[in-house]
Amino acid sequence: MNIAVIGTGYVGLVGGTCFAEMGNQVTCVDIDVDKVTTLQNGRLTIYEPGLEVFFERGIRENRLTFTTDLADALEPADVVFLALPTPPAEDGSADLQYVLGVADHIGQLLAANPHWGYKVLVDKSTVPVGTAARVTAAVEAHGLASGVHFDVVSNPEFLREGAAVEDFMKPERVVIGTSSPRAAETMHRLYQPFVRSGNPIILMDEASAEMTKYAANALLATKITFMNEIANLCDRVGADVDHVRRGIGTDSRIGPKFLYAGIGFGGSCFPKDVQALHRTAREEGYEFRILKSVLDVNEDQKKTLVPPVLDTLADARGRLDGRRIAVWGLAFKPHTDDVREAPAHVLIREFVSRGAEVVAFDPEAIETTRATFAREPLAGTGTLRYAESAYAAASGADALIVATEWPEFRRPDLGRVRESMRTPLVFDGRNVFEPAQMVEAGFAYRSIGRPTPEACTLDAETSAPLAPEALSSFTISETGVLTLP
Ligand SMILES: NC(=O)c1ccc[n+]([C@@H]2O[C@H](COP(=O)([O-])OP(=O)(O)OC[C@H]3O[C@@H](n4cnc5c(N)ncnc54)[C@H](O)[C@@H]3O)[C@@H](O)[C@H]2O)c1
Ligand SMILES: O=c1ccn([C@@H]2O[C@H](COP(=O)(O)OP(=O)(O)O[C@H]3O[C@H](CO)[C@@H](O)[C@H](O)[C@H]3O)[C@@H](O)[C@H]2O)c(=O)[nH]1
Repeated sequence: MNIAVIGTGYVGLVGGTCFAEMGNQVTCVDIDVDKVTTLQNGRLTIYEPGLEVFFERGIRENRLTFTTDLADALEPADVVFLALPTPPAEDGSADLQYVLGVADHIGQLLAANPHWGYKVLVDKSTVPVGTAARVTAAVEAHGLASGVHFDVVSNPEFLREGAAVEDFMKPERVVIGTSSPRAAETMHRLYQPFVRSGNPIILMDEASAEMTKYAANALLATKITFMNEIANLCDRVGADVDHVRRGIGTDSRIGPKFLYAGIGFGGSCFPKDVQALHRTAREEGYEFRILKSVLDVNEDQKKTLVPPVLDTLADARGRLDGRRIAVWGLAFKPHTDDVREAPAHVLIREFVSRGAEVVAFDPEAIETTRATFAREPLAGTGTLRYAESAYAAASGADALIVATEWPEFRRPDLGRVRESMRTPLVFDGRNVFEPAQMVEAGFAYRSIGRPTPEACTLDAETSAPLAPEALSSFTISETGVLTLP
């Protein structure tokens, strides 16, 4: 099949590359000239595991091309994917300017070229209920000549960043929203090779498909948030959220996934999609109360490590001047360079505003972080610099924060980390370490929703870990605040 993908970001580039890998002829379109030039030169613009091999093969075998010219891609296409941004507008609703702008342009081109034949236009972006109808109206507004046939389909995307290629190549399900049998048949043919393992292609109307995407993300965000609140309570009552997770995750009605407590969800999807669904409900006169709570709790959760850090390191005015804080992890999750809504950034802003010297390391997301803070500068008297390795970031630090659970952070040489730190204080926002192991290794340790056993204390003079026989219990107050003696 001949496919055009409009918008060559995380979804468009992964989707286009994977469609090409499956033998389709794909043209990816973007208005960002630098991005298109980079891709035309055979270089990827995002980091996504497994993408490079398919990308290089697609280009080498001439099944994958890139252009800034929409007409070039549209003319031969049987199926046209709109993989455009839908960022939050000021009121939280999804901003449809990119989607409707491109629909309008497609309408112009189809009206001027009725001989281009039947097209299936696919909303791949996450868009509110009613958008398929609005895209149809935007295309038809150009008074299409008779003989121009098109259908608009809602085909939401469920891929996760960091596992995007795997998710796209073997989706657990494909949702197709259309009332046109002809479009349904085309979409079915296109996706059949991706669901050979027997996973379903689920056909429904456009509105239900649009709602399915928001419902999925909102439920997942709610599940995480629920566990974060359970963790916050575990901290207060002395229970261990990891045990609770295993205890409930084995109930098949609950399932083991998405039950990991931490410093909140980030990314380009959950925050904006929960907000947009909340907004849609409000526009319909319905107050979707759970969603409001999810958003509020998540904002607080991103800062859950701030009070314990301040309690241990700040002066009486809450200042962190002269303190060095290492941050491991900048991406909103592992295996991606995406830093949109990353909890690490919230913490960095907070520490820098209080005068700290922050030293950060991430295996993939330093450049994207640099770009973000260049666009939206940090405020305050502190500083941020980037280290070349996790060890270099920790060296000389008064505290280490783990903000993203990259595999390489899970099994470092703990002795080396401890020796190099000024004070061996670890705040683990993703529960990557075993509390007992950290204590044994001589760290003062705090994680999310898990009690720290026999905690380590520091020698007031030298800041060195005390000998095991001198260890006295490290104080964690009722509110979960950790204090050095
Ligand atoms: N990122 C994800 O994991 C993910 C997963 C599922 C669904 N989605 C949804 O998919 C959509 C796209 O998300 P993304 O993360 O790929 O966005 P992105 O910001 O990474 O990419 C969007 C691309 O569209 C391009 N663009 C903007 N206007 C254009 C125009 N007029 N013509 C051509 N190109 C244009 C931009 O230059 C950019 O390259 C959003 O609605 C998002 O909610 C994202
Ligand atoms: O148990 C968990 C699972 C995830 N997270 C956090 O949740 C966020 C989102 O993670 P994930 O869902 O894995 O990544 P995304 O790439 O944002 O993917 C989500 O958003 C995409 C865009 O809509 C959808 O396509 C995916 O199905 C949906 O999982 C990240 O900050 C994670 O750290 C947790 O805190 N605990």
